[in-house]
Amino acid sequence: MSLSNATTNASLSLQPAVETDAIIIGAGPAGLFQAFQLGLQGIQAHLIDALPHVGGQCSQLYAHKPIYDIPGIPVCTGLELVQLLEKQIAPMQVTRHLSQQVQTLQALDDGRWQVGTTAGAMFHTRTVFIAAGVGAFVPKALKAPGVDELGTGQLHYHPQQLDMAAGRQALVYGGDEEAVAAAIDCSSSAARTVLMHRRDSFNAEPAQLTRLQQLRESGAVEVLIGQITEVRHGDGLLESVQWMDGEGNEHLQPVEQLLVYQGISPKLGPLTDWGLALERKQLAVDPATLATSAPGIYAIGDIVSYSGKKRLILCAFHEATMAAFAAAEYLQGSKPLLEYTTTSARLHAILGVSH
Ligand SMILES: Cc1cc2nc3c(=O)[nH]c(=O)nc-3n(C[C@H](O)[C@H](O)[C@H](O)COP(=O)(O)OP(=O)(O)OC[C@H]3O[C@@H](n4cnc5c(N)ncnc54)[C@H](O)[C@@H]3O)c2cc1C
Repeated sequence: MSLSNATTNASLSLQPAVETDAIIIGAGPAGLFQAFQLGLQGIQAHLIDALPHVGGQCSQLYAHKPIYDIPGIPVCTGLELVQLLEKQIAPMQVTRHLSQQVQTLQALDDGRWQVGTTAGAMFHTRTVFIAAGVGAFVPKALKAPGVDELGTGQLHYHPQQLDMAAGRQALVYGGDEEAVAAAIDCSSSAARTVLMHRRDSFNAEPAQLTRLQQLRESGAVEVLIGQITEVRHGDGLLESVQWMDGEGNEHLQPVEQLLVYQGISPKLGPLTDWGLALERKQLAVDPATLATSAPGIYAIGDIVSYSGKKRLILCAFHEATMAAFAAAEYLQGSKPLLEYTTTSARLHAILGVSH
């Protein structure tokens, strides 16, 4: 599913509720390590993220930049840290639900929680772990008259697959690496590929820019410098876009598939409407348990506030550990034992370690 579906109303395609003990909202470093710590407690979790991939800020904002303050790892990039976390949680069999934003969180009569996503997925869970960071990473919407009236399947935000462009008139709107890559990809299958950007300057790797230049010269990609001012359709079917060039002149461009790459940025979204106690738009938690103001709901990572909180990955790892112990006690009704991964046969069985 592409990010374009992330804005779909949850009520459109409701599926039967998934019954589970734990839901983790957010698959950044905090959410990933939460899955690991819950796994050690014998609690299987479902992991939900608005992005089509895991890693949160590490993969979205600084994938190739170095981090120097993860204990035991002198240096690694954001992406490398995410890959290591993925490897670590592999034995936990976490079910992922990506490209969908958690929209609703409601109490059920039996003490459980109902979690609903923008993709129509519904969960009934005994505990919820909010690891929402600085908010859900969602694409910046195209703001132009006519956009809201378009039927589905014609406007796509940061799509991962470009099959919809095959044999069609495709317009890629944006100037970053993803937009350039999409235009290059579309040129081999679309009936016509247009790349539109505000300036004649694109932000991509040199090899990609060279390829784009070749495709421009051969006519396989037509580059237009300007901005979309209106989306035109007939009965919801995309027909063309009206666009304005640098001199303020308006033009019409026939389009069947519109691929928008205006960037992805974090938005707190519905989280602040869930009735949980907040402190300056952060979730207030007890630092000993990471419990929020609602029973069975814990919060960790950048989204939380408590005295002395530091927005660092290693602090999020500690919080995930504390929350997992607290949740195990909440679910089992007794304090879990503290066991070492070095020596515990029970933990070795969970981790798939053979003796
Ligand atoms: C440039 C930069 C460099 C940094 N360098 C360091 C460093 O060197 N060391 C360090 O310790 N920290 C560093 N940080 C901070 C670190 O990245 C954060 O502390 C960390 O990412 C927080 O992890 P998190 O999992 O809490 O949140 P995030 O990484 O923000 O992940 C939250 C995830 O939740 C998802 N989400 C939110 N709401 C919803 C919803 N309603 N439904 C579905 N999904 C949702 C988001 O899409 C996101 O993927 C850096 C940050 C930046 C920006």
